[in-house]
Amino acid sequence: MIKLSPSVLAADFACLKDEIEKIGGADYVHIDVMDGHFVPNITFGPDIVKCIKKHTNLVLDVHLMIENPEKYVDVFLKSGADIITVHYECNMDFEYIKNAVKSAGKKLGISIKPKTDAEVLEKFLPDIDMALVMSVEPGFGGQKFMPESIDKIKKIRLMDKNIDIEVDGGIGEDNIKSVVDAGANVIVAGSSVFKADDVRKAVESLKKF
Ligand SMILES: O=C(CO)[C@@H](O)[C@H](O)COP(=O)(O)O
Repeated sequence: MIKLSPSVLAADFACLKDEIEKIGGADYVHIDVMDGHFVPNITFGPDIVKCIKKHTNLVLDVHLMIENPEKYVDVFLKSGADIITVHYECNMDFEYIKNAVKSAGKKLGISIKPKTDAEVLEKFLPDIDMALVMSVEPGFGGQKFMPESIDKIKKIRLMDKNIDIEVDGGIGEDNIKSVVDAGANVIVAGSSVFKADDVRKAVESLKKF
């Protein structure tokens, strides 16, 4: 069974509570935190995560696309993050982050950008719950899926049979099967959910894969 994690980056921020309610049939809420340094865009801070937490029982899947995530991991955990994912490519104190997330009883992920090899994850596998494969350059929603991500997912699945593998960027009805067949089990979908005419139906049909 896959877990569907709609990305609120594609939602209407002026009606976030209603948008979150519409994705009640999903499993996670994917929250892209961007700092304008690690990626060229700025999005949500911990206060918004706290507000989202008040309005949903879905798992909060917080993707930190920021430099030095050790400075912010505690505040995002306090705000209600259930999964914290940091980027392999950023400057970070991984030991600090690992201890903070584990002692809060939450899940830890590491993400790799499209140009980063899957092999870099190998040494982290014993310490993480999830590997996140970016299938677009991080920063903006609505980009085209990069098919080379499929091989990367397959490589990670060969390295670890049990780890959660999340894939993020350009996923919709036309390509979800290819990433699931490759071994991904957590699917991020932004535009294909929130820009659909019927958001509830879009969640329902992506969940069927
Ligand atoms: O992190 C990102 C983009 O940086 C993603 O989470 C996107 O928000 C996914 O959106 P779509 O590509 O599905 O529109």
